[in-house]
Amino acid sequence: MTQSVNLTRYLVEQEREHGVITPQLRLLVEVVARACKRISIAVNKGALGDVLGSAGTGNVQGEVQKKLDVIANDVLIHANEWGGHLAAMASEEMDTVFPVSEHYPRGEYLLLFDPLDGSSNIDVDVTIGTIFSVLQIPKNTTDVTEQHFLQSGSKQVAAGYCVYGPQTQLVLTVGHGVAVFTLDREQGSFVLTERDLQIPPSTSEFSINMSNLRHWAPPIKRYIDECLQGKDGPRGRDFNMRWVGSMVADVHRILMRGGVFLYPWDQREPNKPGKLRLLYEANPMSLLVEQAGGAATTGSQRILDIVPTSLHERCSVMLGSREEVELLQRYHAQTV
Ligand SMILES: O=P(O)(O)OC[C@H]1O[C@](O)(COP(=O)(O)O)[C@@H](O)[C@@H]1O
Ligand SMILES: [Mg+2]
Ligand SMILES: [Mg+2]
Repeated sequence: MTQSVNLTRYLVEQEREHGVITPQLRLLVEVVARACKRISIAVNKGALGDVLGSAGTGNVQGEVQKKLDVIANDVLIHANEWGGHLAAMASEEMDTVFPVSEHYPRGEYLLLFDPLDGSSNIDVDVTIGTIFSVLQIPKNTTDVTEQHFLQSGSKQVAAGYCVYGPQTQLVLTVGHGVAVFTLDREQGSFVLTERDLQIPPSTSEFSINMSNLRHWAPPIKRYIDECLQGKDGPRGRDFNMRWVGSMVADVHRILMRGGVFLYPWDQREPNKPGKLRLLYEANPMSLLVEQAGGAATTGSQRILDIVPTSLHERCSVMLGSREEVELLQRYHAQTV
């Protein structure tokens, strides 16, 4: 199914139908999409473009940066630092916020991103992606600080990701459902291929890194154990498992055919609430999942309600098909 509606036309339609998009926000989303196209080209070149392997540097989270982490970050920064629609940016790969230069006109939006999600899969040619989130601040705010970014996920005015797999797809919400665009490489444009994505409410497929089993909290152990018992256990049906190891690919599968994704708190780092980052991983994915009729929780709280206290804050993540997420919430409620 390919309708000839491109990203710009879709955004103009959303502007007309719902009035939720300003021309600046439309431009911003278009610039992010253009940057993703460039990243997609770099990803496709692989060894021929000298983009594989380690950059020899580390980020604020103490992770080794891959060359593509740095390249994707630079592409997003350079594409967005001019144009008048942004006030500042924040990224997994940058310690602090990046205010748009005072030499350029400043806008009222904040852009947050995980430039390259699934870094451990880059060198093995497995699906990776870019995740982004857009927040708003009052017009003409001077001295944008980290504090301006510390808004709950429910305040996002747009969120999405671009997945670099067998196809390059852009999945976007501007607050009225979720749309999927596929990159037409001949035309060089993102073409709308699914208008109102819906996650099936029930599923028999879960997604978790099973190697962490011994570190999980009791509600997660119980949930997964019951799934593994299949037809013979309390769930009364068999479950399948998938774990790509790129959140963007695992969540994409769940948006396309249902499922539940879990990266919960575990005992390896007991003082951290989880592995995944709230502002540029959990929040944009949670908004997409909710807009597609699914749910997203930490186990005890709706992710989109968390009020962040720092830029690189982490959180526990359980999201996807509504019935499974609700069951996980019930199991967590029973242990408190
Ligand atoms: O290797 P693990 O512990 O299973 O973690 C996998 C998770 O880590 C991540 O790769 C973290 O993202 P980055 O690659 O952006 O750091 C997620 O995409 C993925 O779900
Ligand atoms: Mg990531
Ligand atoms: Mg990353």
